[in-house]
Amino acid sequence: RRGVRLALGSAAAVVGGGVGLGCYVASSDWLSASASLFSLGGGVVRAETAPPAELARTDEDASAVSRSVDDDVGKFSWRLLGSLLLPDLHLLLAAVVASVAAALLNVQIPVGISQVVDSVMRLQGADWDQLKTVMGPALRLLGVYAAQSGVTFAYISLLGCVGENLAARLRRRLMATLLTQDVAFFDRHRSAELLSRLSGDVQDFKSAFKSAVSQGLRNATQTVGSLGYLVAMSPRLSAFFLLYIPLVVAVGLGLGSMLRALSKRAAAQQAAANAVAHEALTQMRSVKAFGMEAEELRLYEGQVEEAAALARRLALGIGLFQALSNLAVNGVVLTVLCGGGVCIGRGELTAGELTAYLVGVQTAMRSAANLSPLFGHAIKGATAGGRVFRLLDSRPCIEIDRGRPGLLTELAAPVSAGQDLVRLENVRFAYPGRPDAVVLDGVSLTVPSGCVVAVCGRSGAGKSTVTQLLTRFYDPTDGRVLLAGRDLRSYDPGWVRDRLVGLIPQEPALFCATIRENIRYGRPEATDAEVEAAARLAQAHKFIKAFRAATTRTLASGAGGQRRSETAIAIARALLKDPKLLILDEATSALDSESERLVQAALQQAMQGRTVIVIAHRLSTIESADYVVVMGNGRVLEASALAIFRV
Ligand SMILES: Nc1ncnc2c1ncn2[C@@H]1O[C@H](COP(=O)(O)OP(=O)(O)OP(=O)(O)O)[C@@H](O)[C@H]1O
Repeated sequence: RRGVRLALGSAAAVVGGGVGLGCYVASSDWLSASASLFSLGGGVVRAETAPPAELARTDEDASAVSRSVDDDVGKFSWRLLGSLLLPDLHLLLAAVVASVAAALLNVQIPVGISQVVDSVMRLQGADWDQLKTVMGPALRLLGVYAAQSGVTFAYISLLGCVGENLAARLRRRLMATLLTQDVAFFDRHRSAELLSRLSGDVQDFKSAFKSAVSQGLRNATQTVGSLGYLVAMSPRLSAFFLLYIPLVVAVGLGLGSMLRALSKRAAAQQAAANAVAHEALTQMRSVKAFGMEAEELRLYEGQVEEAAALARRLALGIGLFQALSNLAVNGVVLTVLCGGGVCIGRGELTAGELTAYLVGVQTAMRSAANLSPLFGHAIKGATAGGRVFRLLDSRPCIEIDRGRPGLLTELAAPVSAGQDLVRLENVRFAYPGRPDAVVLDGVSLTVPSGCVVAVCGRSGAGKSTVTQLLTRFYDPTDGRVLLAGRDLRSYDPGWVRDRLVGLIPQEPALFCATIRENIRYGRPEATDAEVEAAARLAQAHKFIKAFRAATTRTLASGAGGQRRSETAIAIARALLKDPKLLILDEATSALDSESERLVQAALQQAMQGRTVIVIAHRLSTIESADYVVVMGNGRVLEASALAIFRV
């Protein structure tokens, strides 16, 4: 009978494990299921997943955060996840098989333990013949342990590789998507936010994926498998034990929901304290000017004390929860021991089977407990993944699609000196991020080929905006920008930026690379001779010689020298492209007068024989222009040949 019972127990463990596994896998909606579970539970997870600044302080905030979490979870796509996992499908399948095997082997351990204990109990002495009867079951159990260790190693390492590949693939795809977005996209999304998508969110998504596959599969299989084993071994004892569980769960749920509410209040209070500190630290000059240091400290102390009081209550609650959990677990063990003792007395169980039963109870409880944080991880991972997937869905309005048929990659017609290279016709424009603020209100101007056009006007007049339309960072809301008589939209934006326009901005952006590499940026195929020629034209060749292998951090000593060098490199970089249209956006405005004199000389040389738009703020720049355009309030106030302007 004992052998039959053990075989039954072992089979029930496997079947139960299969059922647990099936339920886990079949609940493909587990993400939204867990979302609803947690929204019922009081939203502590929502607070955890929201960035600290968004911690809910009011019910309205809480529902806004919760809406955004639901939106993000909604963006999660199994199809996209599948496509990311496809190259590692074989590794993933092997990891899943190993993980399930580890769980099934684990639920067989009580069977082995019962055999070892029973054979030990039957020992009559310590001679070799007697010990040999224990060796068989012990070696079998050792085999199970060894096999379980082997598959555990396999699934953890395989899944680690799959997870890392998944994260790397997701990061690559996200970065590729970000780099193809138009400039308006970066007006809407701050760089800190995008970096957090690339790093933190991908990390959270990877961790959730790994725990859902490894911990989820394994613990679901183990929980139901162990319960199957327990019921098969002793239905009566199991009924006793299973009746006890709802009571424990009810108490746990009640206490858990109280703790979640308390945790939410403590987090909100801590956020309020942080807000007070943030305000004081960022407005430090005002705090000091009005002598409010003591008052700010009093305010902060009040908020911190309230947060600490809530945190202390939370700590007490968590302690109580932990103590009650221990009591409940020990209560189960004691119940099983007492009930099991009765069963042994009646001859329904052996001592070995009772020991194994206790191991099975602990496995079932531990596995069930391990399943519960998975829902939190799943929500966090799905929210993070949803945020990343939402970005992956972004499509730029101005798309660089090199080689797309129909787009011009040369001037539509040859333009000889003095003819219009660029013309703005009644252009109206508002930035997509602020559609109500009209920045250009019917601007018309002409840039003849081979001429230098200076654009001047007050700050905010829209001068830089004109250059942003010429580089096709944005398209006009109304009106047209014409290049060689054809709408700029009929040209390939990649060609416009690579070959047509060379932009020298006010704040040159240098990358952490050598000076050569910085000049070559935008035309990586340029030869050393071409780089040096461009550098010489921009009068930056002196720096090149001195810092042939240096990084940008060691350009020159002194702020003035550094700025001068950076501007010279930006000029060389723009010239290397040999652009048809050179745009100088207040390129010298941040320089001191000595540096400006040096750079201006370089610019004069660079501008020779080119079509140039120069946004000017100094008379010296305007003097060398052929035409001057004066802008104000998004309009062209005056446009004239310099000769007329001078009169
Ligand atoms: N990315 C943007 N999103 C929204 N508004 C913007 C953006 N860039 C500029 N603006 C606004 O557009 C208006 C015109 O800015 P623009 O930079 O073209 O002026 P500007 O004449 O070049 O001024 P400055 O000489 O100070 O650079 C300003 O009110 C500015 O605040």
